[in-house]
Amino acid sequence: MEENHLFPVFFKLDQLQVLVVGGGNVGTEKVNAILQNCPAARVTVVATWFAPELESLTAGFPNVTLIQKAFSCGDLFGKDLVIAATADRELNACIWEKAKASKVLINVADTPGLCDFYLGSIVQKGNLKIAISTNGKSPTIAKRLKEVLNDAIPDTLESVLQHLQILRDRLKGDFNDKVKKLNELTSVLVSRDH
Ligand SMILES: C[C@@]1(CC(=O)O)C2=NC(=C\c3[nH]c(c(CCC(=O)O)c3CC(=O)O)Cc3[nH]c(c(CC(=O)O)c3CCC(=O)O)/C=C3\N/C(=C\2)[C@@H](CCC(=O)O)[C@]3(C)CC(=O)O)/[C@H]1CCC(=O)O
Ligand SMILES: NC(=O)c1ccc[n+]([C@@H]2O[C@H](COP(=O)([O-])OP(=O)(O)OC[C@H]3O[C@@H](n4cnc5c(N)ncnc54)[C@H](O)[C@@H]3O)[C@@H](O)[C@H]2O)c1
Repeated sequence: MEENHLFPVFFKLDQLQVLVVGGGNVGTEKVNAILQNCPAARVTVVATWFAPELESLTAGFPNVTLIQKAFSCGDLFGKDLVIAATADRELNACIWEKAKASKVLINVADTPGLCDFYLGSIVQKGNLKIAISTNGKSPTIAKRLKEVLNDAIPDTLESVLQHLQILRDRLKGDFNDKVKKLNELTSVLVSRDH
């Protein structure tokens, strides 16, 4: 069976600088995905025009800056991640080249081969977050699985997480004892006889 070799990580986008080039449908979707996950994300969007939906979406976010101009190399300065979301493949490839030269990680929305990272479909329940990827095979299946997991995971899990954090903070002392205790306490989650 084919395997997915992507390595998932969870970025703290309030501590990083994100550049999105393109403010049309896809630029709007990507900025929306970022803000849904991290309302304090530091995002700059550079585009020759902006979809009205993007303007209204970002209106209440002082951490998001929209700059109406054509992309230029200098836009990459100080950025950690870039999403190229223009409808111009040649321009997207040119942004990719500049990003690689500047060692900035890049996602080119229309070209999986030029992506250093993919955006995932995200299940969110309080402190819990699950990222889903189909290895680029079918984002729609990723979206559907998100809906399935969202329904399957009980909202009460949040209070379990809160309690576990209190216990975890209380279980000071020997590290191995702490790990053993936490694993005992949570074994009910994987036991088949309840
Ligand atoms: C998960 C999600 C996250 C997000 O974007 O936030 C996401 N795409 C979503 C939706 C979606 N995107 C597209 C459709 C239309 C149906 C279709 O075309 O299949 C739908 C479905 C819909 O909207 O219903 C079109 C599309 N997408 C890509 C291409 C290029 C290509 O494949 O060549 C094209 C064709 C463009 C064209 O033809 O013009 C590529 C990528 N899309 C990815 C992520 C990455 C792989 C994720 C994975 O590993 O599964 C990857 C590789 C790169 C990236 O974008 O990061 C988000 C679900 C959000 C949610 O959960 O609600
Ligand atoms: N990965 C995904 O999830 C996904 C989904 C659908 C489409 N796509 C692809 O993403 C691309 C973008 O599609 P769209 O519907 O958002 O296009 P669009 O026409 O709605 O928007 C294009 C944006 O690019 C900007 N732009 C164009 N030239 C520019 C320049 N020189 N400098 C700065 N900005 C510039 C425009 O101002 C506009 O904001 C397409 O190639 C499409 O195939 C990807």
